[in-house]
Amino acid sequence: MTAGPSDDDVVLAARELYRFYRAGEEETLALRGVSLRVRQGETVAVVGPSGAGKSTLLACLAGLDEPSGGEVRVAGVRISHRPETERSRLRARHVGVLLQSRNLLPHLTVHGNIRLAQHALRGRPAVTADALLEQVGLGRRAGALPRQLSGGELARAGLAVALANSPAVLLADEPTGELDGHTEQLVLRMLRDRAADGCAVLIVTHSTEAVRGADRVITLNDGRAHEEHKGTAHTKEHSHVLH
Ligand SMILES: Nc1ncnc2c1ncn2[C@@H]1O[C@H](COP(=O)(O)OP(=O)(O)OP(=O)(O)O)[C@@H](O)[C@H]1O
Repeated sequence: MTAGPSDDDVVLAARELYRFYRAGEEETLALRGVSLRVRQGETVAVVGPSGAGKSTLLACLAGLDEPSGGEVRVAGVRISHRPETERSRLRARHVGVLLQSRNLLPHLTVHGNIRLAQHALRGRPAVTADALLEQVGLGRRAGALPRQLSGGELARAGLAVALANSPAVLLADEPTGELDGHTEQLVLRMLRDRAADGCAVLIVTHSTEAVRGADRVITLNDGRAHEEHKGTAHTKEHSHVLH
């Protein structure tokens, strides 16, 4: 018998992540030993109540925030515990990030935002800005500024920017929040297509549609992660309490 799937195709790996916040007298342990692995072509949904640590986890995975303990590796390279400039460089090459606050600069057009995200890549991008805009249905809004877009258009533009570097790992915080049914379907279809192309997709979501489409679901609760194996009653704990 083989020992299960090989580790070669794990492109996102977090080991024993802790994130400790201190604000005045107040201390919060937002992540308490979260470990997870996402393979090429896999879609993982992260769910959990407000304050469970979902956004903190996503920020640590993206290298936007530093965990207080533990390690994050992206495409085989450690992204945690490095200077911010190095984390940004690694993120620009390997990671697409779609945040609730959106990832668009207000003074650049939609096309300009995509080109900026591609700027950090060496050589020609695998996909052109025009092709990305067509894919998200914004071919005719390339020259618009973010403030000139509707909420649904903004979400799609944000997704185009997140995909501009053809990332190995796509991290999205509520990518379908507040979208109408049609736009939600379009965004979920694009995420599925990227996963089919080999991207590892991790989404924080409350959408039942998005959870249904995921290969695996990880529930965060009070900074601890539990993985629910879809289609089985088995539950595996992936967290360790800090003593
Ligand atoms: N910068 C910060 N300083 C202090 N505490 C913070 C900070 N950011 C988050 N927290 C705390 O860490 C915990 C986890 O927050 P986080 O935003 O990760 O939760 P969440 O699961 O994303 O919640 P929501 O679904 O409401 O967005 C919360 O208790 C929150 O108050």
